[in-house]
Amino acid sequence: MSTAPVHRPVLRFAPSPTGLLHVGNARTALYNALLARREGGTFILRYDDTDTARSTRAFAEAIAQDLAWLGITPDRVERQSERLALYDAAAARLKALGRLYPAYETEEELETRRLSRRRRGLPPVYDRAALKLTAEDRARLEAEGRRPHWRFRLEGRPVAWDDLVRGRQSIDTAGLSDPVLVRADGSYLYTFTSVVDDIDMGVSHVIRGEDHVTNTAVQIEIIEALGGAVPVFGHHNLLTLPSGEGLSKRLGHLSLRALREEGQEALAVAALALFTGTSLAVEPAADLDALAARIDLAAISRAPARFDPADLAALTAGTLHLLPYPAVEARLAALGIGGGEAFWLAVRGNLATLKDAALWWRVVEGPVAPVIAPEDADFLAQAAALLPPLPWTGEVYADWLAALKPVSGRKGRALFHPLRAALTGAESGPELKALLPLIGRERAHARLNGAAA
Ligand SMILES: Nc1ncnc2c1ncn2[C@@H]1O[C@H](COP(=O)(O)OP(=O)(O)OP(=O)(O)O)[C@@H](O)[C@H]1O
Repeated sequence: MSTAPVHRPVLRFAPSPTGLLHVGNARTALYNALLARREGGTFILRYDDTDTARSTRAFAEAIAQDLAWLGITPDRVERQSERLALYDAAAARLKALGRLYPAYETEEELETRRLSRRRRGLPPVYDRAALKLTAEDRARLEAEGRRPHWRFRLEGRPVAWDDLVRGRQSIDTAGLSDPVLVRADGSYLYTFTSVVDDIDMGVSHVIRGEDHVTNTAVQIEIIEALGGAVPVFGHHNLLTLPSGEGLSKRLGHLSLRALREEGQEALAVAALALFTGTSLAVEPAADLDALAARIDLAAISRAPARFDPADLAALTAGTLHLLPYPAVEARLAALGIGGGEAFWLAVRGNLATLKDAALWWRVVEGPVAPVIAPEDADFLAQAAALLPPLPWTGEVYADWLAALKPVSGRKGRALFHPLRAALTGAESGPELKALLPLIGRERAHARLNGAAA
């Protein structure tokens, strides 16, 4: 990270548990988790679950599972719903400083005022009428049964920061409404809780979507009012559907869950989520460290980027072709596929999804119905007779061909294709050199002689 030296950066991902994570959320999670990993820092998963009406435990669990699928294991997990005392204390501090003030307008009153300001050519920002209320005014309103919500009094000044993605940013908070930090029912808004937590948890870098840029100016003012250290910010572009439409957790767009169920590889989804909309090539990688090594926040473009699931198929295949056996061992076992490393190395280059390995495992294990053209039957019987004797060690396939070529007089396709069709029952597939030892002498012998085995 191109910032002032921070020895052990602290980063976080703060989703609301209100739906399944989509690839845009994954982009944010991955940038934070992988930068923490690369820089020897800490990665916090913090559920933004103060909105109790929409947040659920089940979605929180699904988020943890989907992150785990991507290979992300947080160093620390926190729930904002369990940290209310901290927010109460911070709100009390802001009130004591005169930076948090009660306001009593209803949503309808605010809307009427916004409309009237617009008609007069004024920006539709909050007019701070509540700041002029006297103690008697407030007592009268409360006697009417009104409960205040609480607004943060912005200083109304240019707030600038060096954004890791967007460069120098400056937003004049004079053009913004004083944000509501506490609702009338006493619940807190994300703008506030995330700042209080970032200070408390020592978050050093906040990487998030550019939907938060304006928020950042407001949040810097709040952090400064609370006497906290302002973290380094980076706002990446947002991912959209191929149509250009924005993604929503609540609407279930491009969820990690659905991509996983389709058989896409997590590392392929991660590569696409990280590098779509950057000047870097979207390439498959064999592990998260390889992806982390390539991250460059300055290479992220400013415009929203379309995430095209059609690109995933090639990336998933490309990823499988790179994966070493230990990375898939448990998944192959769960699919009932044996054959060990030799099998994996033989077939990985022919897979579109991992499940396809089962097809090749069936070819190895049998029974396979050999495909034999009548004109090849004698040649194949000859090939069966020339199969090297057991034990099969060393270059079985090369030895076999060396014996078969001169006696059959065949070469090229006329030699290889009938062998493949008889041994595998298929027109194409992994190299016979690698498959033959896995098929074994007994099955190979039977298949070359036309028997299903
Ligand atoms: N389309 C997107 N592309 C990239 N990042 C995104 C996208 N949408 C949200 N994010 C980022 O994901 C993180 C978590 O955000 P949040 O939980 O609010 O998700 P959301 O998808 O915006 O939510 P919802 O659809 O529930 O309003 C934020 O840092 C946000 O910037």
